[in-house]
Amino acid sequence: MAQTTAVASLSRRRQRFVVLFFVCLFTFGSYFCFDTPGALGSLLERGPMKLSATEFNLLYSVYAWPNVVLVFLGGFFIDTFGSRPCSVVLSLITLIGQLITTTGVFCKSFKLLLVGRFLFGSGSESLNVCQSTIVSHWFQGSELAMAFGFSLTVSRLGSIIAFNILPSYSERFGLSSAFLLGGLLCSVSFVATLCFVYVDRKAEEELNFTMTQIDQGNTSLSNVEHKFSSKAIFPLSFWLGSIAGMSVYAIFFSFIAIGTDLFQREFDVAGSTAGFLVSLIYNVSMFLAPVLGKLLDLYGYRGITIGLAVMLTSLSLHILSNSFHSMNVFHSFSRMQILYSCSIFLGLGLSGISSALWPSLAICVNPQSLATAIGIAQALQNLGTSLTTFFMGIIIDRKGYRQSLRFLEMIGMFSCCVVFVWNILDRFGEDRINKPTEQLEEIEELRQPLALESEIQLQGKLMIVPVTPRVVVLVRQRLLGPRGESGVVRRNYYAKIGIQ
Ligand SMILES: N[C@@H](Cc1c[nH]cn1)C(=O)NCC(=O)O
Repeated sequence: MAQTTAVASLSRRRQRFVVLFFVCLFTFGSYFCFDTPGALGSLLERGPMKLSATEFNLLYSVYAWPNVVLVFLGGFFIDTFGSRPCSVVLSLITLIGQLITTTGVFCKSFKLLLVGRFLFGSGSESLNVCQSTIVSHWFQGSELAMAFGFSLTVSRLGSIIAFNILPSYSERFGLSSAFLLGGLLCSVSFVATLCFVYVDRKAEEELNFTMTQIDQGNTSLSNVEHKFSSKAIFPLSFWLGSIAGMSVYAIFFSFIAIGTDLFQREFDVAGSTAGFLVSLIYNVSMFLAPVLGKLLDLYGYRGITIGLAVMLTSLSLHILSNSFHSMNVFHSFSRMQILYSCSIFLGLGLSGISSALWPSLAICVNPQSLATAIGIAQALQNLGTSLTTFFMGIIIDRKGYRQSLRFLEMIGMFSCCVVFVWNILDRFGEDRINKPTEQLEEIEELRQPLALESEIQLQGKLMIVPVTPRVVVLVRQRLLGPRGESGVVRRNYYAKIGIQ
């Protein structure tokens, strides 16, 4: 019996990483497609489509607009119906949206292009929420930030491939083939969602069997489903984090959208080098995200990391906006040195933000309404991105690139203030965002004396090992040593058996 349980716990760990593999692929295709216009930049503006800066930026705005509402609904649906059916439906919407976008390019119809981007964005952003929710549920209490880091790495790979191969690919095979390639990668992501559904269902079936044996039927999954949608009150800390995310991501996505063109026009950089400079931001972030994630799990300092990242981002924009043709403020450096340094700084900034923000938000809220919370954060992020890209297009057409960078700098300063207030309020309030994951678990356990007692009464000397929020395995403590893995997951278990 002892051996069987040890083997079961090992296979759960393996299962977690198999799930992570497929879940990472969810957004591989959509990140490629999201960045396709940015990677093609001048080819869309000067090629057969002949888009103005306003029209070009509109491709990003229409991606983000519907999500101000839809992504919030998406989060709610995921909490209510579960991530399995939602991931499949959302992945399919993303794929169809990309195929319509491709048709728009093929027929040179800007309207169809917009309709496609709209539909693509509607699926893709909620798919992001679904991905974050699944990662949080499977990894909360153990390697959360690291798991987030891996999912970002694979997503970033999609963007990097877009920036590095699309300009030459589309010159060779045409613009519509470039968009069609995106459709192909979205199909890979769709297959990954089907594989996830299979693995997750299998895990749940195995668990049901284990739980029925141990709990003798006191573990109805429908209990948990019901509670998922019933707690949706979020603390101030969550809102501040979401506002910080909204403003700072708006800077990145707007800059990345115009980056290739900006470097070509204002810094006289060749097309392929310009694409490489922009993708450097993603490259840095791709390699750093899992490492930073591991460090954040171990040492905490998430809020401080976000603060430093926002400052670095604002500084890079300031340097860039003061390094245009005529400017000689940083004359001791060559133009290329400045551009490479700024791209690397922006990459470091993006790494800090994406690795620390999502786990911080997950820590701030009740796991039972996690998808709704991530949905709200993503909705705000889309609001920020849609407004910023829209105004950037207008500013570029009327006043030029330098003013548009100054506009982003102002948003950077606003973000610094929000992150500062967030850190201060958290420090004197719940004091969670800068704590290592292990200490968070201890705090959780201290807050649950009643539940702990109930556990002892119910289970004798049992501990709980996380698998998914709805999938919790009970393992005899003596097999795994004296430390429980997670207070948060413990709480999920109590929710499951009806103890609050
Ligand atoms: N909502 C996404 C935005 C996105 C970027 N590329 C494709 N979608 C998001 O929040 N991403 C998080 C990140 O750090 O990129």
